[in-house]
Amino acid sequence: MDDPVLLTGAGGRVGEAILDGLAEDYDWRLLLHSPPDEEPDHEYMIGDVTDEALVNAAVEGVSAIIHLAGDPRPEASWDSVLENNIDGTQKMYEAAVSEGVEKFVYASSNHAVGAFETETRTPEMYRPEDDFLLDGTELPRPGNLYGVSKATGEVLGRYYHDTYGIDVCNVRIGNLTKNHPPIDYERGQAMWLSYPDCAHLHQCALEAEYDFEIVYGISDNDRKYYSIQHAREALGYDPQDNSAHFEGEEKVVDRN
Ligand SMILES: NC(=O)C1=CN([C@@H]2O[C@H](COP(=O)(O)OP(=O)(O)OC[C@H]3O[C@@H](n4cnc5c(N)ncnc54)[C@H](O)[C@@H]3O)[C@@H](O)[C@H]2O)C=CC1
Ligand SMILES: O=C1O[C@H](COP(=O)(O)O)[C@@H](O)[C@H](O)[C@H]1O
Repeated sequence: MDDPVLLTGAGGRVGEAILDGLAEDYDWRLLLHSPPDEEPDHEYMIGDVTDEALVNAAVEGVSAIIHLAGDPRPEASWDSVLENNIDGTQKMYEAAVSEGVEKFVYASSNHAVGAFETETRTPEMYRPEDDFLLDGTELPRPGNLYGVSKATGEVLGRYYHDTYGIDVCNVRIGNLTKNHPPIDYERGQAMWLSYPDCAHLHQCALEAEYDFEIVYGISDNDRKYYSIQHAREALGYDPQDNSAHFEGEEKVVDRN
């Protein structure tokens, strides 16, 4: 990819994971919400994704966008997700198609399907021996308004793909935690996404050829209720981490 790749929400945790792994692989343009403490190693702009003029300038000349910016809190208010997540994502898509950007990778979430975790299914579905598996073909089933906003972002992608042809990959990210899986949290261990696997998955989403996809973004955990088969087939995702290989913070099993 010769032209710059725009990374919105670049100052956050997912942005950190992507830049940790892929800093040298792309000509990055970062969109930050507020001035950084340290000067970034990449070109950057500062502003809000709901600011049309800023967003139009940010997409100029880019070949792809990884759109992370938004309110990531499951307990976020409707006002916040309406503005930051829904309006912000629509403005990004509008700018992207006006500029002729080829690819849009969208940070969706496990919370878009959180209500599948019913009382009768949990906690068994978080365990390796349980065979309940979502594969990305199911309809969204959010368990909170944040999840509603993430599902809406996926639908915006469907509309902009069908109407304007932009390639869209929605990544339903699980629980991104640095260095080791969440501790004493079965659900988090089932949907753990390690930093290296997060970077690799986003590289796959930038490089693969597709039209419109919904994939789950988790590591290759023994515990899982999200299938990563489609991410493997559609994107070539080949995760290297597994929450079962850790005891607390310590890695006790080497994959190879
Ligand atoms: N961290 C995780 O485990 C997961 C994250 N996600 C999604 O990934 C994306 C990134 O999440 P994190 O990095 O964890 O969150 P974060 O809060 O660490 O980073 C988000 C960044 O977006 C910026 N931002 C928020 N509203 C903005 C706006 N209106 N305009 C410009 N920038 C804005 C924030 O200032 C922050 O730097 C979010 O969209 C979130 O919904 C989805 C599933 C799991
Ligand atoms: O979408 C998100 O999901 C992760 C994992 O959810 P949680 O309910 O297990 O915390 C969350 O940590 C992250 O903030 C959120 O954006």
